[in-house]
Amino acid sequence: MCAAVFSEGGAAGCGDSPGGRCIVGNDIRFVRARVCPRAGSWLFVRIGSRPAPLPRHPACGNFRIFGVRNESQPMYYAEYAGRAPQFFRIDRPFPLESGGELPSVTLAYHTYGTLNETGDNAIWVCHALTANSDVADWWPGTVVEGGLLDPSKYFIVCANKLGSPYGSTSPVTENPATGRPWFLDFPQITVRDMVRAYRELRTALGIARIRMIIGGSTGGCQAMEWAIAEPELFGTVALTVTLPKTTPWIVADSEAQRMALEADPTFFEPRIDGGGRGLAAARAMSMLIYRNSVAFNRTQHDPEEKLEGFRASSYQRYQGEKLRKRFNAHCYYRLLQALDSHDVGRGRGGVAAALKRITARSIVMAVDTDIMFTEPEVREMAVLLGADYHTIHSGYGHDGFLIETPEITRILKKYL
Ligand SMILES: CC(=O)SCCNC(=O)CCNC(=O)[C@H](O)C(C)(C)COP(=O)(O)OP(=O)(O)OC[C@H]1O[C@@H](n2cnc3c(N)ncnc32)[C@H](O)[C@@H]1OP(=O)(O)O
Ligand SMILES: N[C@@H](CCO)C(=O)O
Repeated sequence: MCAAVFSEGGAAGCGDSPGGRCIVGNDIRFVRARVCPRAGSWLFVRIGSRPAPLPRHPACGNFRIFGVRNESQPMYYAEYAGRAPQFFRIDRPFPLESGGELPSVTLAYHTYGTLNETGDNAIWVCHALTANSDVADWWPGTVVEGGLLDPSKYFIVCANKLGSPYGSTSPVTENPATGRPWFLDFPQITVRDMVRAYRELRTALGIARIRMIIGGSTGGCQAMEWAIAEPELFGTVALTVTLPKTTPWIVADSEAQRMALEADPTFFEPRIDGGGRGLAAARAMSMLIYRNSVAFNRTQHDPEEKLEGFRASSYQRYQGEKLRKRFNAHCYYRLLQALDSHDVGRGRGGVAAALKRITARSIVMAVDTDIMFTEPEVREMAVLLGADYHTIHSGYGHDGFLIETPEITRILKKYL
């Protein structure tokens, strides 16, 4: 019987018993899966005691598993997804900027459309803090014919970042030295580490030139790092609500969230749901910086007089639970650290010198109500880059970069 094991996004077949095969780390193992009647598309999965392999179920590929438990614990969840990711493996030690190394690296990634013969019609999307590689899933309306990410014209790629629980190597994937998930033993990673892994995937996919790289928030940190590391690779760099160096304000927010994670005693336990309550609290805290007072006051107003049971309270708890159910506290911790250490100028003579290395045309967008990466700060970066600058008007604050899709599409399509 397996202990808690994490699937690197493998395919579990079968809506129900008798189950199917699942890729767990690099192994194919037998799993039983069933749809939870209370959770709609959520699948609850457990490692079975029956021997693998079983014939592949025709439904394989439709289910992406990102957590399983042994039978002595409540079963963990897996996520239904429209399309399973593909996997790219770097099968040798992968040195990290922090000084450690990973024995190997797997990247989960999605592609849409077809790479042309000259290998130069690619658009690469770098996702933000808690999203995944399935752009069509988290950025609805973009991956459509005639849309921003038109698969009939472009080869669109998005890779799940290192450290994230959506299939790439992370605290919830297997540490080959122990045969168990890394959890808190997972080494510290940086945005540069993420980008170095992407570079290898890009080469493996045969992409000669990236027509446009798009990144918002922490996705923008990755896009910027990559454009500095390989300036000749990109035609256009599109950066939304992001900065070349994480500000003390954002580090302070991350630290408060890490304190919430650490305040949950289960965070220090090597279990896939360790720190779940802390994660929910951290997300509620982060919602304050992802939105702003105007957004909360507009959407969570209580018209009636009351002493308790406020809408804003249930909203915060709901958002916390929503992330707890789909993410992992140990991954979240490491990803916050990666955001904090983001500084394109590190070892390059400072931010201005580093940004000067970008030769691609750059487009910078700020959201006017963003209190995380504020408009004046983003505008200052645009000046350093000599970028075309646009302000997105949105009542949603920082999260506006995920919500104001028609406006962002209108702006970026002009550059494609
Ligand atoms: C499987 C996956 O989820 S993949 C990853 C998806 N997420 C990502 O990619 C990360 C990036 N995306 C995000 O951060 C967000 O989805 C955003 C910013 C795009 C949109 O945020 P949302 O939370 O959907 O928007 P909003 O703030 O309006 O909240 C709406 C939700 O809160 C609920 N809600 C609103 N007010 C309240 C309240 N007072 N009490 C309780 N719940 C409330 C709504 O019912 C709705 O629930 P739902 O998400 O189950 O439909
Ligand atoms: N809502 C975004 C915020 C980070 O940019 C996310 O969860 O990824």
